[in-house]
Amino acid sequence: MATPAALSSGEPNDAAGRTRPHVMFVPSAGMGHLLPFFRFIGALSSHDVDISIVTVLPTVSAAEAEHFDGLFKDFPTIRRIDFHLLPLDASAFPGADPFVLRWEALRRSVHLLGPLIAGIIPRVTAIVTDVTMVSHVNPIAKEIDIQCHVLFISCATMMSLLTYFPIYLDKKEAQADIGDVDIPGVRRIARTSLPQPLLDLNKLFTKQFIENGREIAKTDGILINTFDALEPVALAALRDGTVVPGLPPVFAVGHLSSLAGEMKAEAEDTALAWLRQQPAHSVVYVAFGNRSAVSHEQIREIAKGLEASGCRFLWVLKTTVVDRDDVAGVRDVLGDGFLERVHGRGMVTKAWVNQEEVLKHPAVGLFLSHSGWNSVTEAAAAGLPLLAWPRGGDHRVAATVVVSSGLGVWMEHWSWDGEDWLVSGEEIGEIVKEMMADAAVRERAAKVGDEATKAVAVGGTSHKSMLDFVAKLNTI
Ligand SMILES: O=c1ccn([C@@H]2O[C@H](COP(=O)(O)OP(=O)(O)O[C@H]3O[C@H](CO)[C@@H](O)[C@H](O)[C@H]3O)[C@@H](O)[C@H]2O)c(=O)[nH]1
Repeated sequence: MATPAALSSGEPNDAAGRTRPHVMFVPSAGMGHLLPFFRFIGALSSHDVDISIVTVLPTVSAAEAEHFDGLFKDFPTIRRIDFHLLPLDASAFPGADPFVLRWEALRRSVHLLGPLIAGIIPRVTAIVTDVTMVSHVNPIAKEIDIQCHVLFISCATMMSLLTYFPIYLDKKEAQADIGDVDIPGVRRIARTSLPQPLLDLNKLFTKQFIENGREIAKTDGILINTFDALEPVALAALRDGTVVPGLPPVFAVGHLSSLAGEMKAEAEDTALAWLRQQPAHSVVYVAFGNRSAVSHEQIREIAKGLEASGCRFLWVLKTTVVDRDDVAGVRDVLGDGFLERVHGRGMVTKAWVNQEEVLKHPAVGLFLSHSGWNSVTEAAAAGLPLLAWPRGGDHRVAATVVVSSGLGVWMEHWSWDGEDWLVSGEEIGEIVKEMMADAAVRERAAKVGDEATKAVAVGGTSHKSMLDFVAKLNTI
């Protein structure tokens, strides 16, 4: 645990003798969680605040932590501090998966976070934590009497589920199974659209989800990577107490744009150079995020569908060539001759591409996506139609937003049940072709794009939310 002396002074930190807010960020692991933190920290750094980032190692891997260092090295007011988890005797938890072990290690180590914060107080005036750690971090913040906010990396609709779920459980008969969840003022989330672990109340994930859901009400603010025009209903219901009475202020600050050099885009040049040669609105972009599993069989059906659609395509296959231990190359998975047959009109890559740039490129006409929330907000910002194919987690909840906002289409019967579900290439090809030719779909998505641009512009809803958040930070 490192506590830079420069942060321990407690002296007023501007010439007028006023104490500027000093925000400590506690992000969680995985690029899906880290990217919105990078982006929010980048956006906040243009305001008059000091920033520290506590990376909880090894919850955040050393490689991921290095990204923070690289990204923010030129920002004098941003520092990163490592917080190491206490070692855990894994043999005491036979059969526990890495998630359970990490969670247990965090639970046991979190009391060390107190002295770490105490070491840099009174400079730290607020904490912004990932939602997965809020039940640990908020009580510490309350103990030492500083603000604690949650930066939520999924959608407002998911936040309404998270905060309402404990109430849903209190209301339902003890023995009854988890059913559809009717979130007051927002929408009914079908049982099949809930994050699957929630169906088992004995799962650690579920216990944690409930604990965090309850704790959020006790925090000082909820920051969400969304904007008012994308989720007007959920945001209004969260704010006016319809979902859960007495929630703290909700700041919709999205969409959060990426920072320069955020990730090394290995295929950027090739992918963007290839896109530049394609006609406007002719390319389907296919990507399922960082870690969504798609079987080899399904990958071959997607290939058939793309081929049958007759459309051009850019397919990021890197992270979807799972089974984790399978080292088969793209060519082996796709089957003989596919790459040759689509040569010139299709590009398949395993490398990291700059997705935000790809989505904004005029050659791209459709995004076939697992509807991870970052992908949805990036498509919204680009005004690009999205064909949602949820794989798990919060994806189906995000898909409801894709539909309600007009951003795109969700083929609900393609739902993933974690087993041998297979959507035929024929069906994929048909819907892709249909959406690519549909001017109304394109127009609706473009409208969402216009709203996204307005939201973050000076005077827009997200811009105002950011200013409100900074004002809240100043109420020290
Ligand atoms: O080659 C690549 C691959 C990914 N990305 C970026 O990586 C992010 C991927 O995020 P997302 O679309 O949200 O997918 P996941 O990585 O699956 O995200 C996790 O985090 C999301 C936000 O909470 C959740 O919605 C998902 O369920 C969860 O799996 C996006 O910003 C992409 O632009 C790239 O830029 N290039």
